[in-house]
Amino acid sequence: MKTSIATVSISGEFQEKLAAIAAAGFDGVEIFENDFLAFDESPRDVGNMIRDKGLEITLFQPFRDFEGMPEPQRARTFDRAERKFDLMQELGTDLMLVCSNVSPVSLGGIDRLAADFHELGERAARRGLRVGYEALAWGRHINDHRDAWEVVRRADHPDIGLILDSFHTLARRIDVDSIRSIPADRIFIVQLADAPKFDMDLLHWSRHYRNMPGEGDLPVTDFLRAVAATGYAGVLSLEIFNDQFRGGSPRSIAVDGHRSLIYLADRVRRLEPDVKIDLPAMPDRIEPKGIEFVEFAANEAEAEELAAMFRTLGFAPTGKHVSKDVTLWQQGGIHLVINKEREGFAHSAYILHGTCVCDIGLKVEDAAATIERARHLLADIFEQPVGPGELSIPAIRGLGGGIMHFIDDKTDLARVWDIEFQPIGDGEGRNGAGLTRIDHLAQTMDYEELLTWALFYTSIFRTAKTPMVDVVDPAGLVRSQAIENASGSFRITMNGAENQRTFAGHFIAENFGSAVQHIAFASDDIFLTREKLIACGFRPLQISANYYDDIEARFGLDPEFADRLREADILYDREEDGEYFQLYSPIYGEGFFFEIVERRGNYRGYGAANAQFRIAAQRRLLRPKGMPKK
Ligand SMILES: O=C(O)c1ccc(O)c(O)c1
Ligand SMILES: [Mg+2]
Repeated sequence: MKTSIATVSISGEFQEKLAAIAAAGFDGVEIFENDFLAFDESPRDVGNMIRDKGLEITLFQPFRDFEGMPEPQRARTFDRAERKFDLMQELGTDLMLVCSNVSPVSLGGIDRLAADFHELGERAARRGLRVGYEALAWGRHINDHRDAWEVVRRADHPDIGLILDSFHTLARRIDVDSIRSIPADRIFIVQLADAPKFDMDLLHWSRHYRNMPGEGDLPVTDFLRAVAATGYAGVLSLEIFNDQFRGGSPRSIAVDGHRSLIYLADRVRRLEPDVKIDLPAMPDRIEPKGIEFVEFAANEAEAEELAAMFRTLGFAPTGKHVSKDVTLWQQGGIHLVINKEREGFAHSAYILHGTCVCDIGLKVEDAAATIERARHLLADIFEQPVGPGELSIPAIRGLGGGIMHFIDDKTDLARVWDIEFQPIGDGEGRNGAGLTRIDHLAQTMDYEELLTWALFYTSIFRTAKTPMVDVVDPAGLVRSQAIENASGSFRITMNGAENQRTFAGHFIAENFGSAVQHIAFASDDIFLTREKLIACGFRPLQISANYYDDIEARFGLDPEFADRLREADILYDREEDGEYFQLYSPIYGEGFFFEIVERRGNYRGYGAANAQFRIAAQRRLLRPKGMPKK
């Protein structure tokens, strides 16, 4: 599989873009003309520079407003094309993209358009060049790949072919099966892009909101299935116009792009087994069974505070690491770990961020397969020396440079707690307050990182993302999206902060990076759990009394039940077939906290409607310590 990306897709100076594209492992690059024009080197030097980076120029684009012009414009467009052919020969690329004409003076008529392309084909042939025709979704006469194909067919020239772009086809909801009957050798290149579902003007949507396949809501997989069914085995090229990417990190966006193509091609080959896609074999997406452990890095004093907090949550210390200054805390099926080592990864994380979650352990079917899949999807594999008595547990880098370890039941990894830890305490209080498991982890990040991490989770693991919801913080919006498996045994919520004055943004700023901001534990009886927690010294986050008047009215709650919630500081939500209860801890440090939830019936959400009121209560706690009021 040959991969490519258009230079418009990422930020940076021309050379930075090329370096990022090469580093991310693409085979080629589409030169978007303006990126070249703004760069002050000769086309020959630019071509050599690109090849020196190991990249080929897969396409030169776009050539606009060519076909169907009346005279005298028609003669001018051919002259213009000859000039661009000169440039292409200097650059060293043989393929030009002509996008469908949007000019108000252009004349329609499929045979007129075909005749213009035939003549352009003759001119291109003289130079050993080729031209591909792409229907822009907003083209004046041609805005559908089926019509563009008819023009190409009638042009009847070996050097005139079709260019397909998933955005233009899918944005207009054109039936992708119409692609299946196009001969593969007439498709000169395939451009891929996704986009979030918005109801907006096509041109605006395309120029500002495209994103990587798998990052949006369009059925790009169906599109590529249809393309693959033709036998097309040429270049798959990303062409992503996105305002956020234009200001993002070139490296990270380029890696996201390459990851998205690998993920997409892997899915297509599983869905269309007859199709041959030249991509190394890899395990299918990995089913995450649940969150096995969460590890905190802390120094001596802060570890004490953390331990005190764990006790108020009903946890008991149950194990001491055989060779490291690491303690295991348990309750129900939950494992929390405090790492006070003065060297190694946890210590570096502590130096950088202060007390933080430095490591997440996921339970999977097969840890080795998980690493293999992650490696193919360009994740950074994490390795550090294995200490005496320790297992070598497979791991990768996750959000904010944190570590994600994988445990399975297939190997000795299943016994990690017995092998690496000596029991301490008498196990008394292990079921302290009735917390059973980790319901979800909430990771806070910059808004710009949301797409990156959603793609990371959904491409490696068999998970899906929920629609993004807005959470209102007094200082700005925070976007929230969950990643979860079908059974609900694995759930991560991602909160993207638009600025540093929000509660979430403050957490990122003060901890120097994106990380887990809260852990939600499940209880089967939140009222009973609360009583037990209070006995352990837990002090719930106090929720505004006004909130309870509203939910009583909104859900038609029995006033006594509403009073019970109010007295308990328990938040409430309801969906068609389920209910949700939430109790919050005070905040720790710069905004870390714990949550206790109870799901009744088939409640699938996260209480998004309550988030605003929880945040307001938390800000009241942070403010005395200097959080800005606005
Ligand atoms: O927005 C545009 O003009 C434009 C140009 C070239 C393309 O390949 C495309 O898909 C869109
Ligand atoms: Mg395009």
